[in-house]
Amino acid sequence: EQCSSGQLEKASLQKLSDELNKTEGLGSVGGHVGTSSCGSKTKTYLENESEEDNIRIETGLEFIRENDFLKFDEDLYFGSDEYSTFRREQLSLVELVRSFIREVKGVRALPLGSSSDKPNGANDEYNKMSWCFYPYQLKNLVGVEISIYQILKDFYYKVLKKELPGGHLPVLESYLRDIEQSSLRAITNVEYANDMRNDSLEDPYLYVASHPLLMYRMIRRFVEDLQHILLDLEEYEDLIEALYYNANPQSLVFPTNQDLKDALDSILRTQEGTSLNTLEFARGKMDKLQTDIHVSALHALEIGAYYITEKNYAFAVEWLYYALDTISVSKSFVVEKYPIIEKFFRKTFNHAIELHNENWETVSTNYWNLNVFHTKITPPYNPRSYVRMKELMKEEAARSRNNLEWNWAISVNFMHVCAGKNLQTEKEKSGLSCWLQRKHNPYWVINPLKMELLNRDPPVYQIYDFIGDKLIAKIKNAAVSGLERSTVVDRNDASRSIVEQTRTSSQTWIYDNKGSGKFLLPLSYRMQLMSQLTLVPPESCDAYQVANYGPSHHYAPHIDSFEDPRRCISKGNRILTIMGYLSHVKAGGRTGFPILGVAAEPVKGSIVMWYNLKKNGNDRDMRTWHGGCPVVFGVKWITNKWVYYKENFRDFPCGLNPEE
Ligand SMILES: O=C(O)CCC(=O)C(=O)O
Ligand SMILES: [Fe+2]
Repeated sequence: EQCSSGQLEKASLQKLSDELNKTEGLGSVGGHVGTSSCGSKTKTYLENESEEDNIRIETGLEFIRENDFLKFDEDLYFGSDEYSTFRREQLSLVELVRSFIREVKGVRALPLGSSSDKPNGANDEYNKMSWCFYPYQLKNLVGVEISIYQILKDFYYKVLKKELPGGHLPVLESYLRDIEQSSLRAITNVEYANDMRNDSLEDPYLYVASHPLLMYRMIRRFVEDLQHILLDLEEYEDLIEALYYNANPQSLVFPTNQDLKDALDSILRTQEGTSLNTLEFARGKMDKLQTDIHVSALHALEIGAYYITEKNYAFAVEWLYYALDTISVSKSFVVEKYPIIEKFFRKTFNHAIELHNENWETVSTNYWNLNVFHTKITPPYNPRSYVRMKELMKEEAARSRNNLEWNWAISVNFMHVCAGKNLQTEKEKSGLSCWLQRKHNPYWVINPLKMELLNRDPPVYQIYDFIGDKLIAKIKNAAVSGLERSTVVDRNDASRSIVEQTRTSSQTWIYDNKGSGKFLLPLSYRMQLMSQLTLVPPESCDAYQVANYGPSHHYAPHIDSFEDPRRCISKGNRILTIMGYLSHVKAGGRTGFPILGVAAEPVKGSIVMWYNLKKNGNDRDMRTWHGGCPVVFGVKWITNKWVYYKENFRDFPCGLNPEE
């Protein structure tokens, strides 16, 4: 019923969007907003109007005018003399591409050691903090950029109307356009969607901070474009002061090159971890959700170069093909006038193919990479003829699901369940169902548990509507200021915890048995009643661990019970995991079980529950390998409650066979 009310909505949305297009700005704000609400999951999606619209992809060169295309240093890129070779060798591929982008945009190269390398006032504390790992901090930066945009746009018009001295400002113009076509477009769309709704409103700045392409585009503008503008406009002292102080009242330290690298890495990890199609991803498709945001050919060039340096050759070829294809079909004046641009794109693309072919054999047998195609590339490259090795190994990996020790197949299967594929056999799927559970206690008779069995042996349950919205809001409120990068147990020293790329969320702990966390006690009692295990006395449980993930953040497959018996001396090992989703996730962010071949969907308010030990209460159940899939778009919140053995050995269901 609710889902089919789209017609009317679409008409009024169309009107709104037409009005939107009329609003003042340098460019039009395209795209249409749609909302649909099905059951408890309300989604806002921003969709492109037509195929044609999809094809109108930016090259990133639209705003460069003939006389601004400065003396292009052709020799640096194509020359064969000693100087050119030397310069090329000094630069990494990404830097070379970046300096090319600067040249075609007509912006100056920054002096070495300038602000983009090390921000003023940077200290060790700052260096530990990285923008891409904290969506809730990053959203403040989105606000700063919007203020900067307003100040600079005002200035731009004053110069244009000759109220202020100054000539043509192409770099500033392209900077303003870039903001309009990405962050500003998204923010305006979300604000309109908010106006249309009466349920909980979406935070438009968080929307930008949790979209991998918007995040990358924004950080890139801070690190590159804005730096040039600040240099160019140095003599307008009032303007510079307004930009530093009025736009940035909290004195946030602007992103650095390291943040730009992190943003590129986020794109790579998101795509690799959930097997996103390159063309669709570049055009804003996030898992199943189509967004109105894409990247230009220049962006794709930089992204492709980054993938090369990360030895991810198959995706690199795809990104660079997309970049080349985009500028080739574009009717851009600059591209037509300066064949050298296409030459550079082609050269980078060919370079990726060469590296692919050189490394193909080694990588295709390296089960931990597998990011090459199934065969060497024979030019001319036809994108339809090649499959990524990782896709191809899917069947073999699925057949190896009985290998319970950490091995390559776990990571391949994890990627596939994270992409929403189910690997369970018909036999494994039989008997899986949903039901209302009223047993055990009168409490559940009036308030039954909405159960779903995701896997039979070992059992994995998802129970819906277990944590209410109000409580969720309270938990997040209590957690958000305490979030810190998550750690994992050091493999070389089990008593230590360390920051690792295998777990990129941030987290905090809330104790239900003391202080301000006591509001969680009723939830603990509810979990106790449901699981029929003891989990309120502190020695029976850990505190609630609350974790937050932004785009690309994940937790690689692991087992929740401890391997090292020393960790279990006082409380025993972790028998049970109760993991609650405290948010929906716009795209990605499932909880994947690679051995079981299934993933839970992040549904706000539901919990997922499974035993980590065998029935003998001693051995770890190695079939419970699981992990948090990379978030593609949005933020994901979870809470973990781990229940321990010693307080529960009497109640833990045992088997007849000691091996069981
Ligand atoms: O984020 C998830 O979906 C899984 C988290 C998890 O496994 C953990 O925190 O131990
Ligand atoms: Fe876990």
